[in-house]
Amino acid sequence: MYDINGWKHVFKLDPNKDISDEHLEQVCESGTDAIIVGGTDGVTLDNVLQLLARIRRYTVPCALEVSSIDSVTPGFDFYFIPTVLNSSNTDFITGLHHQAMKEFGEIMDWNEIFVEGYCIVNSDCKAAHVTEAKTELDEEDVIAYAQMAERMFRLPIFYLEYSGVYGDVSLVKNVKNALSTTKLFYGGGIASSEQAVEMAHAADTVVVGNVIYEDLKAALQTVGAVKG
Ligand SMILES: CC(C)=CCC/C(C)=C/CC/C(C)=C/CC/C(C)=C/CC/C(C)=C/CC/C(C)=C/CC/C(C)=C/COP(=O)(O)OP(=O)(O)O
Ligand SMILES: O=P(O)(O)OC[C@@H](O)CO
Ligand SMILES: [Mg+2]
Repeated sequence: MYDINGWKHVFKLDPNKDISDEHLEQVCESGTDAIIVGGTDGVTLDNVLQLLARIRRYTVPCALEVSSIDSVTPGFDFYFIPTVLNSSNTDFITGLHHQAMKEFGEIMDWNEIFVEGYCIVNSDCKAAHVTEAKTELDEEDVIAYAQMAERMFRLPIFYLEYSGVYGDVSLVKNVKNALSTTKLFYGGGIASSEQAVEMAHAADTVVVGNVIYEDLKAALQTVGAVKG
């Protein structure tokens, strides 16, 4: 599906993790709406290119979630650019983006680029450490970030990131209710069909990551549960 507004379920594949051809085929042919290629660390041009070439054997739409300037390459359907709204290091809000604009500005095709306003709420995840995210947030704080994403910055995506742990469903629902045009992506700790369905009722799009590498069968079952 090439309209990100219709995405209900996506898989996130980490170029820094190994996946066999057989497992990759099952992920790409699962019926998921798209694959996001991204990770916090160890993402290089080489491992991004290798994974892209392997995903391109299949017709599933594929987005690169840019986490370092050096690993950007042509060939993806979409480019997702994270800006971490609750980072305390300006590099991850606008700094690296400013550098990238100087390097790529001339060749950027804005039809395929989507900026994601991230709010990272799991203090223990890599992305929180790397971006020095301020994770001591209550519901009012998270909703304020969501409204900043939608109303101040008019971002297409607000990404509530619990990477590695399953989140607070009631909080996700309340964030969703505070948004009208910006799409809510939820990611973190989905490891079963039940969790995928529960979060899919709360958010616009659920992102399923680590369980692909830990329990592929469970990961694949989340697709039918959400979209079936
Ligand atoms: C050549 C060509 C076609 C060019 C296209 C033009 C283009 C799109 C250029 C890029 C322009 C641009 C503005 C780039 C942005 C530059 C940049 C580096 C921005 C900073 C990104 C950022 C904030 C990174 C911080 C980390 C982060 C939020 C990563 C997102 C992924 C994430 C949270 C993964 C979850 O963690 P994970 O790694 O899975 O953790 P585990 O391993 O523990 O599971
Ligand atoms: O890896 P998990 O915990 O499924 O999280 C998915 C995604 O939000 C990570 O950026
Ligand atoms: Mg991961």
